[in-house]
This record gives sequence, structure tokens and C-alpha cells, in this order.
Amino acid sequence: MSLRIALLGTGQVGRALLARLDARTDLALVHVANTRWTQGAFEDATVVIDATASDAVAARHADWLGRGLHVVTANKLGQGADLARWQAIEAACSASGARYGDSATVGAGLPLLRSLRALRDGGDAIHGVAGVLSGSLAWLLGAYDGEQPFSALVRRAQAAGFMEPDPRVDLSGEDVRRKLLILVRAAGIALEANEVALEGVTTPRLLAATTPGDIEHALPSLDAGMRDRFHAAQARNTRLHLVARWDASGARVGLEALSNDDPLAGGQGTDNRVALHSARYALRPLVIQGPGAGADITAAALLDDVLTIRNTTALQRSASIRAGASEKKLSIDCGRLIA
Ligand SMILES: NC(=O)C1=CN([C@@H]2O[C@H](COP(=O)(O)OP(=O)(O)OC[C@H]3O[C@@H](n4cnc5c(N)ncnc54)[C@H](OP(=O)(O)O)[C@@H]3O)[C@@H](O)[C@H]2O)C=CC1
Ligand SMILES: N[C@@H](CC=O)C(=O)O
Repeated sequence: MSLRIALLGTGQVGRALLARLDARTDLALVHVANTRWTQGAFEDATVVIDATASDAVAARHADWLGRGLHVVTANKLGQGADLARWQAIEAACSASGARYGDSATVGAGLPLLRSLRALRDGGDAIHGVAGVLSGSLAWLLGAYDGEQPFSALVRRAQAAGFMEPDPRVDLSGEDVRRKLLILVRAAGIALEANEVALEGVTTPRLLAATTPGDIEHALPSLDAGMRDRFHAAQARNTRLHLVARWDASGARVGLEALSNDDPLAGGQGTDNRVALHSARYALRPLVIQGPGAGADITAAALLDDVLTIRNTTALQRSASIRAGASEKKLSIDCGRLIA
């Protein structure tokens, strides 16, 4: 049976997903909405795709899952906000059997959450996560040379589709805090959002801005401070990186001056680079690196999750039909095994 999709959000990611869905005849799009218009009937959907950055939409994830709707999301505010919301999502999936596709929320689909969960499923214990988790900040700090205004680069990153609808979510490190929370919680740790110390790239003027126009005008207030920090790092033969860390000593997100041979400094462009420390990878961490922002790779990750849900639910259906048909034989086999 083909999944019936409701897509919320037709911005950079939503549009890239629509282009991919256009090419597929095996998936039915039954509802599309943004803040300005709605098409089709949400009630007809069997899977909701959240391509918004809306807290109000993320607050509905657990409810939809509880009603048996699958949810696939690029929006990090489901699992990367309050602990209670993450717990409600977990509980709703267990109760209803509905699936939550979150590959796009960290690393824009890089196999990060998947690898971490595979380690846990195999009995490994995750001890630490460290990495560059912001595609936009990786790009900005990699391209910045201390000469051109940092704010001009921010505008280029916005135009390229790397940044959040409100660029302060990236610049402040909040986007990375959400990703770190998603990773650490997937590792089985009930980390509260306020347990992550945060130090990003902001100014009081930028933080005080209330409209998109004010934010745009306040961006140059970043320039002098960033120039000073860049040159201070350069004088020590290092470069600035926005780094997230969680380990036994706590969780933090902040600008760090790393030398070029630092294991976390190896990426290019929008690359995310994440080291997973575990019982199995105690001596040297498992490192995963690759592009971590961009509308098209994010849309690809959303589609991957939809197809995984379709394939696994189809498999479960056919397994339960087979189990029903051969119930007697299975119980005899089990009896033999136990004996
Ligand atoms: N860009 C990237 O590289 C990545 C983005 N993401 C995540 O993807 C999500 C979308 O990002 P992006 O496409 O760049 O953002 P955009 O701002 O381009 O698009 C957001 C869309 O959401 C819509 N929207 C907002 N609130 C609602 C609502 N309540 N109901 C329905 N639609 C709503 C907006 O409507 P309207 O058009 O009317 O304003 C808009 O179409 C974000 O959560 C982001 O964190 C994740 C990984 C990578
Ligand atoms: N704004 C985000 C996009 C992906 O999540 C980033 O810069 O990494």
C-alpha cells in the first residue's frame, strides 16, 4: 500500500522535497501547507512530513504519532527541545507503533543517528560526542579571512539555503544545541536543554532585533568582534570552529580555536564532522564526516526516511501474515530450541 503524505512547509527544504516527490509514482501527496495556504486533506495522510522550523508544528508530533500517523521531520524542535517533548514522542511511538523519521535533523541526513543507534542496538555504550554540527557555521568560519565583513558572508550563507529561517538560531549556537540534544538523547541520556552551555556568535543588538528587517540591519554588529576573534586565533596558528561536546564532564556548544591538525578541524565547506566515543571505540573515536546543510540533501534525507518507513511497514505486514499462517510450526521450532 502506498503511503499518503502530508507535507508541512514549502520553503527551501519543502520545495526541494516537492521536486523529488514529483518524480515518484509510488508515493501519494495528499496535503501540502505553509503559513499562507493549504491544499488537499490532512485527514487522508498516513505520514506527516515536517519541513517547517515551527515550534507549534513540532509540538504536534507526539499527538500525530499517538494516533498512528508516521512523522518524518527536518524540524529539530521535536526531539531537540524540551525533554518532556522528546519523551512524549518516544512514548507515542512505543504505544502506537508509528515511526518517527529524524535522519534530516542532524547532519542533514549523514548517517549519524543511524550509526549511533546501531552501536546501541549492538550493546555498545556511548561515552561522548564531539563535533562540528553546524553546516552554516562550518561554511562561514571556513570562508572567513578576517578581511571581508563577516555579515556579508552570513548573507551569502542565507542565499545558499544553509541557514535557519532566523539566522540567529545558527549564529547563537542554538541549532547545534538542538542537534547535540538529539544525538545525546538517542544515546539514551535524558539530557535537559538547559544542561548544555551555549556560547555562539551574537551581539546584544542582533539578539534584540524583532523583525527580519531588524535582524538584517543588525548583522554588521557582528563584524568587529568576529574580526578580533579571527585574528587572535590566527596569531596562535589556529582557526575558529563552532564545536559541540558532550561527555562525563557535561555538555557545551561554543567557538573553539583549533589547530589545523585537530581531528575536528578536517572538514570543508558545510561539512559536519562528528566523533563518537564508546566502549567499542575507546582508543580512537568513530568519525563521520560529510556535507551537513543544504535544501537538497535534507530533502533526500526526508525521502529516505519515508521510503524506510514504507519498506519496514511492508516487511512487518508480510512477516505477520507469514507468522499467522505458520503459527503451529513456529511454536514447535521454538520448543525444539528451548529443549
Ligand atoms: N536548510 C537546511 O540545510 C536544513 C534545514 N533543516 C530544517 O528544515 C526546516 C525547514 O528549513 P527551510 O526550508 O530552510 O526553512 P524555510 O524558512 O525556507 O521554510 C519554512 C517553511 O515552513 C512553513 N511554515 C512555518 N510554520 C508553518 C506552519 N505552522 N504550518 C505549515 N507551514 C509552516 C513556512 O511557510 P511560509 O512559506 O508561508 O513562510 C515555509 O514554507 C527547518 O526546521 C530547518 O532546521 C534541517 C537540515 C538542513
Ligand atoms: N542551519 C543548519 C541546517 C541544517 O540543519 C546548519 O547550518 O547546519
